[in-house]
Formats: sequence, structure tokens, C-alpha cells
Amino acid sequence: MNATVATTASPSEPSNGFASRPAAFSDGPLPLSLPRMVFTLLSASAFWDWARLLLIGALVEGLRRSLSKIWEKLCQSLWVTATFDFDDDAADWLMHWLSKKKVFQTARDIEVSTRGGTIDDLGENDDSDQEAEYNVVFLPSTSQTYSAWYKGHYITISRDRVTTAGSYGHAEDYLQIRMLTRSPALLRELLRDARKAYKVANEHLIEVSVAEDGDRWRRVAMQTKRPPSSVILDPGVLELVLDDARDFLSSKKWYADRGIPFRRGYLLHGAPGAGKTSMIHTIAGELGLSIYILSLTVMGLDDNNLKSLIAHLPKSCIVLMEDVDAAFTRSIKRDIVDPETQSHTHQSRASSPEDTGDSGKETQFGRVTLSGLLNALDGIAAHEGRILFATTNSYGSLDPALLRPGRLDLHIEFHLASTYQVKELFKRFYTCTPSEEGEASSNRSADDSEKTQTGSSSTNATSSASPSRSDASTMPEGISSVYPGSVHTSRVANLSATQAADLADRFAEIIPARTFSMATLQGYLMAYKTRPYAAVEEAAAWVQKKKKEKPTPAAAARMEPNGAATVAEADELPESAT
Ligand SMILES: Nc1ncnc2c1ncn2[C@@H]1O[C@H](COP(=O)(O)OP(=O)(O)OP(=O)(O)O)[C@@H](O)[C@H]1O
Repeated sequence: MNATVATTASPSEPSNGFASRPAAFSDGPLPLSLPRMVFTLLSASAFWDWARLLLIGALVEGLRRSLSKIWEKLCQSLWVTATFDFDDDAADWLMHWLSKKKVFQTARDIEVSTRGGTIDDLGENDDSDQEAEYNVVFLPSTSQTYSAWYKGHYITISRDRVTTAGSYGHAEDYLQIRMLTRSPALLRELLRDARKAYKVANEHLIEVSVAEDGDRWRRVAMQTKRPPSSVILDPGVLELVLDDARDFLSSKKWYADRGIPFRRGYLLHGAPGAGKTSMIHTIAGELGLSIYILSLTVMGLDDNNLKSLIAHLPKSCIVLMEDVDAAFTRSIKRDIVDPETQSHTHQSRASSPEDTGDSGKETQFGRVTLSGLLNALDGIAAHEGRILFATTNSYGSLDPALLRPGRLDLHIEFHLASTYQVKELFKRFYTCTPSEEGEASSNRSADDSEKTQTGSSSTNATSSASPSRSDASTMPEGISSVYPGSVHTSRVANLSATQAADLADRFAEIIPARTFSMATLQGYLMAYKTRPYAAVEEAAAWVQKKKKEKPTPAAAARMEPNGAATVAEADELPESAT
């Protein structure tokens, strides 16, 4: 395509020696002017060159695309790929499985989190490692793909973060696992194995989740199972509910054969701090079920969110609906002046409008309607294996529709502590567990000396009646050296079973029955953690002091003497309640 231009002398050119250029000047290609260049590029011979180029380019690109499609298809047929939402249980199983793999333990690029999760992979002796208390979780880095082997198959694991459009930069994490196999069954096998290993590793724990953002569940804790012996109720109450729930869970066929919806709901009501929540945690541990806590007064909860929450519950679990009355009362009061509940971390809620008083603090309550709640209760029951526990401190304000059998079948009333409970609480509090034996014997001399100085105000612990003091000489002038509350000590008391039983009898004689909640009594004993003798000696004064404190109407009502824990089957309720 080189263009050569011939130089011939033009007749118009002057014929002096300068006008005609020497041949040497006309030999090389002359620079093209723009129009000439365009003309040349569009000339017939250039056109074919262009066409050839285009064809070759199209062929190469077509081939590249086909090969990549074939490769993709090949990969798809060779790999099984699964993607999990990071909040999903299956992601937890896989993360646990992955955490045991060498590739992950030796990875140099990982993310560490202390929020949520269950992977305790700090080493073999986690229990003795203080860091384990922080529940450190290793997560795959979003920038890396990890590879491992499972039953002879190569797998890769990666984590991806996707920012959801329109949700103010809210990012969702996904876990992707790819297995080099043609059989999807292997993935199921891996998931089964991972779930099994996860369950074994966490069998001493129960998962606790709460409703978050209105319509999703978030796991907030893996709690150590609470042994039945740690919840002291009147004889037979815990066993009754536990046996009932066990019996129910094993009766699926009976219900199916008769076409009766397979569902069971329990209503626990009565005095705050009497052990309702503790009993539910114990039952969850005994049945091996996770707990999903649903508070109807949670901000932003309405009928639609409630429905969505119920739809996202796992098949088999315990749903704990706290303060089930609270959503339907005009105002909700924090019972802040009730001496019965002051020492109790869960502040009680008096629900009737008359109870609110001046000290009451208005709280935002949910927008759940009664029919929305009834639908939710029916939704909870729609899956076999789900058990509903509802709690309330205000039984009388519940709508009869809630109480009818099929929704809340068994109603258990909790009372203030009976003499039996007081005695048992004292014994359990001061009797050593086998793991504490060694520590307790090293405290022997200290406790013996406590025994000889009963009644005197000891300095190694403080009580709610005798607030914590620091050494006044070390305090700057003008600063109080007396603090309400009690100082914690890790030491434990060292009583033999007989000593504990004798002291428990004396303690139970002093504490009037059905007057204090178990939470309050536990709070009192905490102040005498290492001084059981002083706890007994000073109990009478404490009772007098408590009685002098002016109770709220709600507390006064609760302090009326009562019988043993009352159990009512829903079908034994008065007509109006069914
Ligand atoms: N019956 C009990 N046996 C042993 N401990 C108890 C008992 N009742 C209460 N406690 C202790 O008191 C504290 C509060 O108990 P819990 O939360 O179970 O009471 P609750 O009846 O659910 O109260 P609320 O109605 O205010 O939620 C816990 O630390 C628990 O260990």
C-alpha cells in the first residue's frame, strides 16, 4: 500500500537550475496529505485488506467465546456449587467444618471477629484459655479462596460480600462452596457431616436467637445448658412440663392419625423473678432445642413482620414469646420502684393502665394486633416440633382467644418462694459442686473463722444491708467511700452437706413463705457468697428492712400468701377463658 509519487518537471515551473529537483530528492516516499490518505485507505485494494482483518478478528473472538462457553459447561458438569447466606445455619456448620481443616488453620489471610458465631478454634485447650471467653471467630477472608479435600474430592470455599442496592450500603455475606464432583449427593453428605460435627461440638450449648430489624432472626448467644437441678420450683412442676413436652414431641403419629394439629403451647405466668425464663432454658437444654425469643413490644414489629418472622423459624425449636400481654395494653410500665424486683435484672412490666402510676415510664409498644398474634400462634404451630412458651406477669389481662386449647394448652402459675424453695436454694447455693471441691477445701480456714464470728460484720464480703466500703483512709476528701451493692469474690463457701442442710433449715424458718421472689433471695445470698453463717444470722434484720420498704400495689398484690405453683390445663379454665 506504499504510495510513490513520480516527480516530473511541470511546464509551469521556471527552467532555472533551482526549479528542477535533483533525482535524489524524488526517490523516497513523500509524506501523504490527509485527503490522499483517506483516498488510499478507501481504495479497492485496501477494502479487501480491511475485510480480511475483520473476518479474522470475528473468527478469533467467536472461537474464544465458544471455548469459554465449553469450558464453563465443562466446569459446571465437573463442579457442584452451593451458595449460603452467611446468617444461615448451614453456613455455621460449614464454617465449623472448615475451621478444623488444616488449610484454614494455617491460612495467612483470615478475618477475625468476636461478634456472634460459634467457632472456638483457638486451640485444643480452649477452656483454659481466657481468650475463649470472647468467642473468637475466624472467618474466611473475602479476598481469598480456600481449598481443601473432602472424601478425595477437591473443594474450594470462598466468601463474598454483596452490598444490597437501596439498603443504605447494607452488606450481605455469602459463603460459596465448590466441589470437584459430578454428584450433588456429595454436597449433601458434606452438609450432613458438617452439621453432625457442629452439633457434637455444641451439644452442651443452646442457641438463643432474637428477632432483629423487625423481620429477621439473629443468633445472639450460645448458652451453656442449664441443668434441671439449678431451677428450684415446687416439687413436680418442672418435671410436669418437661414430661409433657417430651410426650408431645413423640406423639406426632397420634395427632396425624386423628387429624389434630400437632401443636403445644405453654403459658407461664405469675411473680417476676420466680424462674419462668430459667425453666424454659432448662427445658430447651433437655430437649436439645434452640430458643427463638420474640418480644411483641420490639420496635417496628407489626403483623406483617411477625408473619415473616414465624415463616423464618426452623422446623424444630422453642419459641419464647415474652410478655405476651404487653402488645395489647395502652401503656407499658417499667416497675422501677418495686423492692421485690429491684435486684432482678429483668424489670417487670405491669400491664394494666391503673398500674402505671406516676413513676411509670411510657415505652414504645409494638403494632401487633390480636388477630395478627393469633395468626402467628397458629403459624408457629404449623410445623411439627415447634413448642411455644409465652410468659406474662399479667394473666388477667390476656384475651381469652389466646388462652384457648390449641394455642396455649397448659398454664402454669409461678409464685413467690415457698419454704421448700428457700431451703433448696440455700443448700444449692452453699454446697460445692465436685469441680469446686478443691477450691473449697483451700478456703476451709477462712470459713471456719467466719463460723466463729457469726453476727459480727465481717469484711471479706458485704451484703445489701451493709454496702461495700473501701478503705476510707485511701479516699480523697469529699468522696463517699460507701457504695450500694456488694463486692464479688471468686471464693466459694465450704460447707458439708449436713452443715448446709442445718443452716438451710434455720434460714427457711426466718424467711416467710411466699413473700420474696427466688431472684430476690438469690440476690441476698450473693451478698454472703462466702459467709453462709452470716447469711442466716442477718436474715431476720434483712426481712424486717424489706418489709418496711413500701411496696407498690403490684408488689403488694404479689406478696399475698399463696399456695403451691398452680397448673391449669386450658380446658379447665372458666367458660369465659376458652
Ligand atoms: N426457681 C428458681 N430457681 C433458681 N433460680 C431462680 C429461680 N427463680 C429465679 N431464679 C434466679 O433469678 C433470676 C431471674 O429468674 P428468671 O428470669 O427465670 O425469672 P422470671 O420469672 O422469668 O422473671 P420475669 O418474669 O421478670 O422475666 C435468675 O438469675 C435465676 O437464676
